[in-house]
Amino acid sequence: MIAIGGGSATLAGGTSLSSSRGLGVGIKPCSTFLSSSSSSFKPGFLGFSVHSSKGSVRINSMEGSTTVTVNETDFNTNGHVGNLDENQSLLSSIGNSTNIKWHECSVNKIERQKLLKQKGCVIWITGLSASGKSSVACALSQILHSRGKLSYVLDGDNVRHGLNRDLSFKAEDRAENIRRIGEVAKLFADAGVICIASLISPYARDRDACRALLPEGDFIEVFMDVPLQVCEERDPKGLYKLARAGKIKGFTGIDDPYEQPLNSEIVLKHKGGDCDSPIEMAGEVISFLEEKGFLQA
Ligand SMILES: Nc1ncnc2c1ncn2[C@@H]1O[C@H](COP(=O)(O)OS(=O)(=O)O)[C@@H](OP(=O)(O)O)[C@H]1O
Ligand SMILES: Nc1ncnc2c1ncn2[C@@H]1O[C@H](COP(=O)(O)OP(=O)(O)O)[C@@H](O)[C@H]1O
Repeated sequence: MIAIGGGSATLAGGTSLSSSRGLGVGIKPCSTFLSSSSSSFKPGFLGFSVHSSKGSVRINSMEGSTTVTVNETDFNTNGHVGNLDENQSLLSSIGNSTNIKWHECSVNKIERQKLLKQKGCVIWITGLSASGKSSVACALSQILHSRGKLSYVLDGDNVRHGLNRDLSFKAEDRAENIRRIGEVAKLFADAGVICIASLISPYARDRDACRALLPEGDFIEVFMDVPLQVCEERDPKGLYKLARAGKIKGFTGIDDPYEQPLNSEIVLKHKGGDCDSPIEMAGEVISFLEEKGFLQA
């Protein structure tokens, strides 16, 4: 709850938001951003919540909502609105979570990266079933480990054994599967870990939403560009055979879509005949990481 009186807003801790300092760089003081409906504001207490995303902050109150512009610099490393004094508390409403507050810790991503001598990022491997995602993910993790770099593989199949066991393969469940893995991957990257997410992730929109969770450049999409026919010939789990026989419905590539990425950072293309081994393919990803400086703090 905040107190609104005479055009000023006071947080529960008694901190005024009506000063010229406002909410942070580029954000108008409360008295200004509430002015669109200020004639209807009466002094007294008012339910109040703030929803923030890059580019805007939506202020919800019983009077309705108003939106103010936020600069990139207003967000801290976790993408939350920052620049508040220690004593100020900014409550947010995110989804169904109301009146929540982001807690900053003195040990941050930069400190963790220094400790690990690497930069946290997400390597997102997408492709059809049997295109070689897991093989490349494991090879990559092995090479990084041998070089003293900390990585962690989030494999779609594996995560569905636990966190995502409640999800099926219908479109909305795949979207939720990808969203959750994207959020977990983001936490790993924030921990300074090189997180390798390996899942079909058939829809471009879902992959792009995960990309948007991370700072520019920290989401590296790797497309396993392997023809369906090759994947089907491999068929290590016999799933394509079952799908062709109609015993599995909605199988990616057979009777469910796979939207090929158009702007992946890395494309690992099947060359036919003596194709590259997973280790060789992982080597391409390592070169990219070296070039972009991820293997040093
Ligand atoms: N209907 C259907 N379509 C595709 N794949 C299926 C399906 N049913 C089960 N499987 C098995 O589940 C693995 C894919 O899980 P993912 O979490 O990566 O899929 S998704 O990103 O949510 O689309 C996938 O593993 P990989 O072969 O490693 O890709 C399959 O073994
Ligand atoms: N580069 C490759 N060349 C030949 N076979 C491969 C290659 N990568 C993977 N395989 C084989 O293809 C099958 C599927 O690989 P996998 O990594 O499990 O794919 P996905 O995780 O995409 O389902 C496995 O039998 C694996 O040994």
